[in-house]
Amino acid sequence: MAKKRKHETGGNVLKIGNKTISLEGYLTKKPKKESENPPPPPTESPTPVEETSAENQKLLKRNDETPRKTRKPPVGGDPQLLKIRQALPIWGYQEKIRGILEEKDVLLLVGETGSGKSTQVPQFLFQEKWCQKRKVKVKQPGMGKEEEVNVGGMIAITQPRRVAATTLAHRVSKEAGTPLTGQSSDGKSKGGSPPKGLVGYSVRFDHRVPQGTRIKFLTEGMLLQELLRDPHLRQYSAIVVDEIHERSVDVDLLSGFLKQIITGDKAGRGGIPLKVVIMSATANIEKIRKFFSVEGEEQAQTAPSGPKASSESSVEFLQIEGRQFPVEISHTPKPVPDIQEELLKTIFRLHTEEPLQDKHGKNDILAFLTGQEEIEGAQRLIEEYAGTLASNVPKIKVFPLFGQLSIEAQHDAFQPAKAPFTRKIVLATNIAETSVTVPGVRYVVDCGKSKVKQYRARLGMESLLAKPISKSSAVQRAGRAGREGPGKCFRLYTEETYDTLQQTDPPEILRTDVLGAILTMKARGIEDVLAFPLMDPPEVESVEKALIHLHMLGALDNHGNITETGRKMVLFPVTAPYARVILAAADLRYSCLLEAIDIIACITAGDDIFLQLRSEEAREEVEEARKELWRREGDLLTYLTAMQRYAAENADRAAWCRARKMNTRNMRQALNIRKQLRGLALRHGLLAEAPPADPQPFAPAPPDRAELVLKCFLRGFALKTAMLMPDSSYVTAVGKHVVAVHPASVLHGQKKEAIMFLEHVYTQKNYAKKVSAVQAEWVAQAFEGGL
Ligand SMILES: Nc1ncnc2c1ncn2[C@@H]1O[C@H](COP(=O)(O)OP(=O)(O)OP(=O)(O)O)[C@@H](O)[C@H]1O
Repeated sequence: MAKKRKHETGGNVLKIGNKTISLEGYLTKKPKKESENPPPPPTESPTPVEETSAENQKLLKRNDETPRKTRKPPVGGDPQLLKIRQALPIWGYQEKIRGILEEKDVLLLVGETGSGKSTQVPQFLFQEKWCQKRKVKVKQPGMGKEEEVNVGGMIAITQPRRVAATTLAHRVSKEAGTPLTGQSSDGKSKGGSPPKGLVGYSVRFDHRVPQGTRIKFLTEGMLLQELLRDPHLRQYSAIVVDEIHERSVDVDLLSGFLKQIITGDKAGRGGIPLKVVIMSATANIEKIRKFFSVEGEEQAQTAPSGPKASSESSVEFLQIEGRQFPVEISHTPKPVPDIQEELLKTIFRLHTEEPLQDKHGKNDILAFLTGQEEIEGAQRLIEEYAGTLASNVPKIKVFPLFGQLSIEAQHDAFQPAKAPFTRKIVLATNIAETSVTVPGVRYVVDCGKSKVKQYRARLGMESLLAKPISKSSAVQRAGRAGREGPGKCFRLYTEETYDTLQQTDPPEILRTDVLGAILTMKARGIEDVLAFPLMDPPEVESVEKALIHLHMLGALDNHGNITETGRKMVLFPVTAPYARVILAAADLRYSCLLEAIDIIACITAGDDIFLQLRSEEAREEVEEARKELWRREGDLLTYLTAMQRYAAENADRAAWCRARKMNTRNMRQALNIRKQLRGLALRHGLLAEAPPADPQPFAPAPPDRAELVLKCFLRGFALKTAMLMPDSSYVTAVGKHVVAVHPASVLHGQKKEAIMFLEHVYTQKNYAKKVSAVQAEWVAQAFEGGL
């Protein structure tokens, strides 16, 4: 243990800006010491969501009786990493996992965070006999004719988030010793020669799938997209659904489709079964097992005298015991009045007292905060204070990590701090809560809250409020420490508070707009969406609202069947209203597809492309440069101008962004999305020919063209409009709620007859974001479908 360093600037107080924080009496209770020898005792119940029930015990016992066959494990790849892999708790279970899947189609695998599920399971399986590509004959739908098709050969591992899918793919390709090259997001292969590799990934607007890929990490949404093209998932032998406890809408839908495939007649796969592995550290085992069980089995299994049924279960359950490194967990002795203050105290105490590294490697810090605003606020304070530290105290490099950041910026947090004598501090939302290993991190600080989206169908409104996390989240957050060496987790709440937390968060499908989910079902030919198998069906009212909205968008006909427009909408990896705008823009009435794509690319690139200006000085500095982008019509036309001017820039685009305080990475990402959306539009016949390559001279959109663009957006967003009232407030056209124009909008503080807003969020106030000025008459026409 290195010598404890004393904090040298100001004894037991922190001075940050005009804030003075006392370190006195901080964390009086010393956490218990735990053995550091693996396998250590679990610091949390391995399945905190549910105690291992009698039923699971039965299943566990049955696993022990599964006949074991001795096979040579497929090893290879990076020899250094092989040693680390061999020390993972899951390594000793590989024969059992292979044995189970040789006989069964569905495996529910539960193991502690960091036990090796995500990285090892696909590597255990890809060489199995059942995992090889086979040629089979299948009947063409609606015709008697048979055709020969390939089935299987690949394993898909789904992740709830892009950052997890891409970082896991990088890690596994490194372990396997095959570089992750291949088709990059710009569609080109790196290095000229056709790349070969074992591992690939596919996330929205970024794909890297080398030739010969057998293991593919992808987001749940991407696999849903693939299901539309290939309803039998023929290219896969197995689907591994990772982190199912997150229960996103996409994973619930995916589970429904997988259930249909595994319980169906398999004719579409030439009789070859699809293996499904469901994984998590904190899943509700009973619920998932029941859901994936074949019909009727559920009752048989719970019947008092059902030994036969139990041995015939179609879903196997396996629990991986132990974790590689222990994680010490400590709670605050009493409730903390100011979370931010406590967070800063904890971070600086760790930074000034704990060594920069030890024999296991770096000792970096990962802190969980509620959202972007809190992260940016904390980053400013930490950097400000870090600048005042004495020269013998290590430097600090802060990395923010939240969903709205560009992928590139997110990946920075996974790199070591470049400067010497520097500690990395990652400030993250729950984007880093599951699945990921942030290299170097040994300490986790958990504020105990996260921002949760809540959709209220009756109001048609979404709110984003900070709420206490669930026990499952707390366990997952702690699990981000102790991945490369023993770790520590500091919960900024008491043990009593932890005990009162809910076991799990309610599934997203019960608290979010189901518009996209219903469209996906309809596009996959599900006529009766209410009968679709879902672990937790949403309220009928939400489904009805979504059906009506889809009808309004022209995606469904009067009978509720998907229309040609609806079919085309799902081809674009954007939400249904944006997809509708793209289709409308291609219509001869509007003919503004390139403009619509430019705007949508800016909006979907991540965080706002315009950096927030915090001081009057900063505002004055960029005012002139930004002025040339501002459009009186509002934010959408401003985005359009920004993209057109950026693309026209011939010299130094990064300098162009800096001069306007714009987010360089997001602009680069926007350009990439624009290219992909243009490519899709070309492929699906919405564009007759490829647009001329950049840079093109900039020409501002004249007012009549701007009007067309806005009318075109109204085709997707008529529901998100509000009228100016005599008292100068805006009231929504549907629902009659008062909304305020967000301060970040070009139209903030202005009075327009009517506004259209693409986003609507309730934080301290009911805010309209991405706002444009429209005419009340256009809104009325949009509702009547007569625009
Ligand atoms: N990017 C990485 N860099 C360094 N080590 C890594 C990386 N990814 C994984 N590891 C190592 O592999 C171990 C197993 O990771 P893996 O993601 O397979 O575990 P898991 O059981 O899926 O965990 P979780 O349930 O938390 O997702 C980690 O604890 C860590 O030691």
